[in-house]
Amino acid sequence: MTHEVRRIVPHATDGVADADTVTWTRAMLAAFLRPRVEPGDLARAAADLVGSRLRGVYETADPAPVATLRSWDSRMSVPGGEVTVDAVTAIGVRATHRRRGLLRAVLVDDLAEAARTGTPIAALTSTQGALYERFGFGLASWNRALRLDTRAAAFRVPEATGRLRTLEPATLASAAAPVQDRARRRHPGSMDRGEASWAALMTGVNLFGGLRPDPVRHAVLWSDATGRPGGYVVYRVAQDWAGGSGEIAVLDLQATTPESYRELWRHLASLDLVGAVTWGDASTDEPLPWLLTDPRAAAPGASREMLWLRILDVPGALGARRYPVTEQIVLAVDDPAGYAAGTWLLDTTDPVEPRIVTTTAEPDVALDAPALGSLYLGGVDPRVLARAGRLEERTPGAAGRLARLVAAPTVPWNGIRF
Ligand SMILES: CC(=O)SCCNC(=O)CCNC(=O)[C@H](O)C(C)(C)COP(=O)(O)OP(=O)(O)OC[C@H]1O[C@@H](n2cnc3c(N)ncnc32)[C@H](O)[C@@H]1OP(=O)(O)O
Repeated sequence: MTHEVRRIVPHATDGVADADTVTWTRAMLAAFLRPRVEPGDLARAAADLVGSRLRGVYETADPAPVATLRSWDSRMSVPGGEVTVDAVTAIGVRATHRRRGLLRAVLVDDLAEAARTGTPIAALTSTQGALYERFGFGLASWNRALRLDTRAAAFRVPEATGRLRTLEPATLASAAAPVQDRARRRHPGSMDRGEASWAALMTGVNLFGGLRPDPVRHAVLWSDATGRPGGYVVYRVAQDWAGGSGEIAVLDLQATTPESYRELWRHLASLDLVGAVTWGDASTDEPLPWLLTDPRAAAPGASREMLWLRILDVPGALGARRYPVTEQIVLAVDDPAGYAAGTWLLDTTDPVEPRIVTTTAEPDVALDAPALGSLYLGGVDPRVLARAGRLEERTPGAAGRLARLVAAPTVPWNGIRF
């Protein structure tokens, strides 16, 4: 059977997606074992895909794809700035067609287009850990679960400051998006949220969730004494208080200042009828325990991998971020796909415009494309990669020099699964 990768540009009329997009969406959901959805609902929900790039692998006789991939351009914060990334998701292969190279076909096609159009990095989150390194992706950030025992939580600053206001689904995006845009600059790896993602955050309606509304979601905006919004939190009632003590699950919490962060947590800790607040996608360095008289009231849980990054254009990617020290270091990058391959001088003598050029000089460090993706946001120490044999120090001490160079002001964090 012959296969062909085809691209679909989704469009919608009166809120209903075109037939190709609906067929693509049905195939994608089946590959992820999602519940079947009523056709009218599916056609309306698929309209959210407008603006995305959809790819399908088609067998010539069948209108439904046997493999799917969705991507779009997203803005991702990096130390000292931000960069456009090719955000990749919804890679699914029909259960009857696995292990025949269809994931490879559809992803290779997407990466080639991203590189051709000058997008320097591709980013994804993965259902499985062993899939994407072979395509040049390196693990670059982790999230960590957090659980606050609200009955044990007393704040070191006892008095609340600022003002809280509840947000309705209709007002969430307009009130919270400017806050998220400022807050995400504080964390490398943090990504912007599209219109559909804001709506799904508040209603719970999303393709993967079977389009069922979640009526127990709430949102609160915090503003400072001057009325300037500084942070918001969206949460759901994970366990009703009828069981004795309720539990709240944070879905998103973004704060632009230490004060807004503290006051949002104070709000969560003060909710009546609630014994615990959990957050599955907190960062690995939440300040919460330091706000409390008893830090044990905030217990960290398991961490799990989040962002995988694939560098497609070395000068474009490394040139988009800033570096904390002046350095000149030569990196030999091995990349069988070719995108990042070469020997590169990274020269940060000019702190505003780092220079990244190919060179014939002897490398200080040799690494592969996934390792470069892992180092990019500053969340992985090159010395650890050297100890794992994943990075070779050709000049003594070079891994340490590289560690100081790629260090970021805060650990990478992206709270938005995609
Ligand atoms: C970014 C995201 O969307 S993550 C979501 C991934 N999708 C899912 O989990 C949905 C359910 N699973 C599936 O749809 C499929 O099994 C997929 C997408 C994971 C794999 O699709 P396939 O078409 O079978 O993969 P394909 O045959 O192209 O394999 C490509 C390579 O990955 C390897 N591979 C495929 N699946 C796995 C796996 N589960 N574990 C380890 N390696 C794997 C193959 O061996 C092959 O390696 P090679 O090229 O080095 O020899």
